[in-house]
Amino acid sequence: MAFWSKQNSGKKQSVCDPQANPYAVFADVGLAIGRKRILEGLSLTLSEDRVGVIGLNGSGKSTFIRLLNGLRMPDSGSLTLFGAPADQAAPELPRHVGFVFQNPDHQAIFPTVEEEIAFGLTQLGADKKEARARAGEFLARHGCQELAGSPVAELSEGQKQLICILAVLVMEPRLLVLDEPMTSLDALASGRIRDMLFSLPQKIVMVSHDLSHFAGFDRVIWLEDGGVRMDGNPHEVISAYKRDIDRRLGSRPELAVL
Ligand SMILES: Nc1ncnc2c1ncn2[C@@H]1O[C@H](COP(=O)(O)OP(=O)(O)OP(=O)(O)O)[C@@H](O)[C@H]1O
Repeated sequence: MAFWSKQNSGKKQSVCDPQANPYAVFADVGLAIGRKRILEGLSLTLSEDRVGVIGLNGSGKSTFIRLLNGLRMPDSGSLTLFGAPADQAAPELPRHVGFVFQNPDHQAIFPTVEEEIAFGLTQLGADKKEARARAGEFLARHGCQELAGSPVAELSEGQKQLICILAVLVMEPRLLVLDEPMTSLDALASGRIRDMLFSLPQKIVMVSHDLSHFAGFDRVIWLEDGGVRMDGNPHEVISAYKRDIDRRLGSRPELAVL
């Protein structure tokens, strides 16, 4: 769950235009953590409704998507989010960008489901009573009313992930960014979440190692060593990615049996 001060959503003139499309423009963006270069030379314009991000472990996917909600800032090049430079947009981004972490335990912080959902509404200015009531209605609208009073810690992984997504959606962000949201879910739970995501009006940028999750996506970006290896039509990018993995396994026969 993202935090920001109410003052940030208050009187100051907004710099972000939530309807801006493209919603993100990367121009030769680079980023180092400590002395290590993680991303280099990223030039991308994001405007599509459904954008997938793929790549091997450590290729920079999570770091890349953290640039979209201000959790990370570039240290070279320029990044424009919702029409504003990323550093200026940052205080407003929690309002426009919902971020769903791979591990729900890194996100959910309130004892009950209803409180978890209500928190976002209080951040948008609702008082606690109103927020609880609206959270209950929101859960009912998504068929989760029976979970309202449940302790988050006692939910299944699939239920936790669903609640984390709903906790972000209740704030009606323009863009939903998801970092491997279905990793620990069984096929049924992950299929349900995928279907739910697909029906949303939000723009979506999603990282996944399960390439079947990108069915129906508009665009897939393949990152390698912190740069773009390929970008475009999902079928073409995913096919090339699979061929690359086959080639790597072929050249390392001992891995082919894993
Ligand atoms: N906080 C950090 N401190 C130092 N290095 C980091 C940090 N976060 C990420 N890195 C490094 O940046 C590189 C890219 O990491 P990142 O998590 O973005 O990759 P990824 O593609 O999301 O990987 P995975 O598929 O394993 O989740 C890795 O080499 C990683 O070790």
